[in-house]
Amino acid sequence: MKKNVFIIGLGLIGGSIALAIKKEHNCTIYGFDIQAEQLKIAKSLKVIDQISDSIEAGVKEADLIIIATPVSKTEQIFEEMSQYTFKAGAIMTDVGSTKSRIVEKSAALLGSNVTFIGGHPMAGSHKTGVEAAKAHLFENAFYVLTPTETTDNRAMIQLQNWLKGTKAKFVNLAPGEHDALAGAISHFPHVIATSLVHQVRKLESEEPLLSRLAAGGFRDITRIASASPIMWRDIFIHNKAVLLELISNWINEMEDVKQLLETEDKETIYQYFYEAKAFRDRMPVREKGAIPSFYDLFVDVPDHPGVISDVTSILADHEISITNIRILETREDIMGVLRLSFRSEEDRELAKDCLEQALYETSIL
Ligand SMILES: NC(=O)C1=CN([C@@H]2O[C@H](COP(=O)(O)OP(=O)(O)OC[C@H]3O[C@@H](n4cnc5c(N)ncnc54)[C@H](O)[C@@H]3O)[C@@H](O)[C@H]2O)C=CC1
Ligand SMILES: O=C(O)C(=O)Cc1ccc(O)cc1
Repeated sequence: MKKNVFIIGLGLIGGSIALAIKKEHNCTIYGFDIQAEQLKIAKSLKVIDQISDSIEAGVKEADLIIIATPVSKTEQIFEEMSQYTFKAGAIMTDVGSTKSRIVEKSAALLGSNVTFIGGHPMAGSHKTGVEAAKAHLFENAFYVLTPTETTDNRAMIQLQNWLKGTKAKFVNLAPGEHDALAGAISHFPHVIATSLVHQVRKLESEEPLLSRLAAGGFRDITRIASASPIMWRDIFIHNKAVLLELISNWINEMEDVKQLLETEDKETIYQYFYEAKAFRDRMPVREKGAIPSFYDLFVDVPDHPGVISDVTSILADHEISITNIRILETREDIMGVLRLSFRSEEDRELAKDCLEQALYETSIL
């Protein structure tokens, strides 16, 4: 019999999971969102098959329930659900960026005949809403699951089978372990990106040119600060203990950097930058982390009219799609660099081959 999936919260992540499930399973996907508009768009884009009028109505016949709302809302939804009846054998998961409080609050479901397994697909974007949803968003990314000692192994297998269309790599972690890791590599960098934006915002009142000059590196390092403030407010509060410790460590680190600068000790300063570069250069680039590594290809191009359309038409001739294109430097009489981003490693390799055949010099950093 055709199975039913119920997704609560049809934004970027709920929508992307729905599309990934559709690719692999012949099921009916129901959706619920507090924003009626998001639901209408989700239905018209065929991300979901049916709209549910309420959470209570949606969970009744669902074999799989996915909560894809901001994390504070997920906690409230558990409370609400403790009154509802579920289909026997139903599995429930969430996609929240934090896990300890969510897994703790899922205890509200004890006594209902539903198995909850916490989840976090560790990839995404600064975009929000179902319009930005993509079936391949989690391809090659880590997908953390947080089973407890009492989690039925069969439910774990079933859940991974439901989610196989994400093409993500599943990893099991304890909720606290997840929050410590995600805090360091995702949540804290988000706080830093946001604080850098605030620093420039404050300086801009005296230097109106500042934000126009803050292109390139500043824009790259602060891209994530354009993400949903609702979602990040919730993550910030949920991972309070981990973030407080990381902030203290960072303050100490900045004190050390300040000292380093005051001494003007060239060798130690060199080592500071060198060791960071060496560590970062060794980090895996082929895997999608919480901060995505795009499949970028750098192409040296002479700075003359028509060169961009030449590169893009070579790719079009070979039916290779690019997800982004950016000119990194162009000054008169020097070579410029085009940064092309692709959806997959395979597309990037194909692009590299055909551009090199057309005598362009390319590199992958
Ligand atoms: N954006 C990202 O890159 C990633 C986000 N996550 C997590 O995924 C979850 C969803 O985030 P996004 O999809 O990015 O946000 P989004 O803003 O695109 O979508 C969230 C949706 O939840 C709906 N919603 C809010 N409260 C609701 C409620 N009580 N009942 C039903 N629907 C409700 C909103 O109307 C919205 O459509 C968050 O918990 C976030 O921490 C996880 C991985 C990556
Ligand atoms: O946009 C980016 O680079 C992100 O880092 C997206 C993201 C946001 C929250 C997560 O829990 C996981 C990934």
